[in-house]
Amino acid sequence: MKLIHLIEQLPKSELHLHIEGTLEPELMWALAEKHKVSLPYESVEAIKEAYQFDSLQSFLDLYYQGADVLRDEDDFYQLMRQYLQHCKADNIVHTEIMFDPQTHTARGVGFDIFMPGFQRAIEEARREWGISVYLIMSFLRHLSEPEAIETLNQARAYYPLITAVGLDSSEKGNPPEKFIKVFAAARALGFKCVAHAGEEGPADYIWQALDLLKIDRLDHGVRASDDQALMARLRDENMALTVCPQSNIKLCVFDNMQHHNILQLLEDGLCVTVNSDDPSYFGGYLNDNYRALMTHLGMDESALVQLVKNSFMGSFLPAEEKNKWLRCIDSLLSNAA
Ligand SMILES: Nc1ncnc2[nH]cnc12
Ligand SMILES: [Zn+2]
Repeated sequence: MKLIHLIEQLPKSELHLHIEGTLEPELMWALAEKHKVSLPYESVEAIKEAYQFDSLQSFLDLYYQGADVLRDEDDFYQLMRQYLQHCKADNIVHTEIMFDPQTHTARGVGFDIFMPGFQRAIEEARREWGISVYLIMSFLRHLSEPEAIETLNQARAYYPLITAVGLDSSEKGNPPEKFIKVFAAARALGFKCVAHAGEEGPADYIWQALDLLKIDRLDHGVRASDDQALMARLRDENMALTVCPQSNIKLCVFDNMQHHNILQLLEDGLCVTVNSDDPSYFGGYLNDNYRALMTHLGMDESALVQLVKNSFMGSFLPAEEKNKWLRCIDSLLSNAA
């Protein structure tokens, strides 16, 4: 089978996706009209044209502003429903989705509004399409640790719906060590832990995420290649990295896709995965990211298969589910041969 078809046909898992980053300009526009929110754009086209970034912060400023149109339960339902429709289209059978409670609670939109909206769309996707979904509650690192602790407490009624906690937003100047207590508390409650580190920030932040936050998975982590001792540690621990190629180009982490280090990290033996991060803002959902690696980095079939298998191995699915999908991939490949 041709590589381009294999990308589409393989069952895949996505492990790094911010639900607020799937807000398409059309939905943003419609919700702004619905709630009489004034947007600093004249049209849907103008929103799309504004998506030019030179750093993580230049993106985050627009991303938080865009999220302001999300006001009621049905808005969060629609947001989640649209992303899960993309999952169906891209043959994503399992996804672990981050959400940023503080982006909403700061505006008076509480857990009792967004969680039921997410939950309704998730249940539908499970029933209609058999997609499994885990949720990752992310703390905003530009805010304080007491605010993260308050968020963890506010979420209490929804703990059964949440698998992991995460750490995102402005990385530089907000090191993982700022959040030791809240991650320890989350771990004691039984949550898995992930954190963005080594996206724009230095390799030292990855060490901190491993040693101080005791993460189970690393979001981005591309700066690990600056530090050979760290590379060995990640390899030895079989730590999964959720790399987001198109995001890294849009946010100028690499100058262009030809210079991205994802396939080098894979060749160096790390458990690398491919993800879309904020697809509405970065111009591509999951399969677009795989296609970019094929077109610009010469990804071959064996790299593709390893990346897709890693997406299950690095997930928080139980071992029997992971094995089921790995067998499914092998049988699809042997039938295609
Ligand atoms: N790429 C990214 N890095 C940090 N925080 C984010 N929030 C949404 N996308 C993010
Ligand atoms: Zn991210």
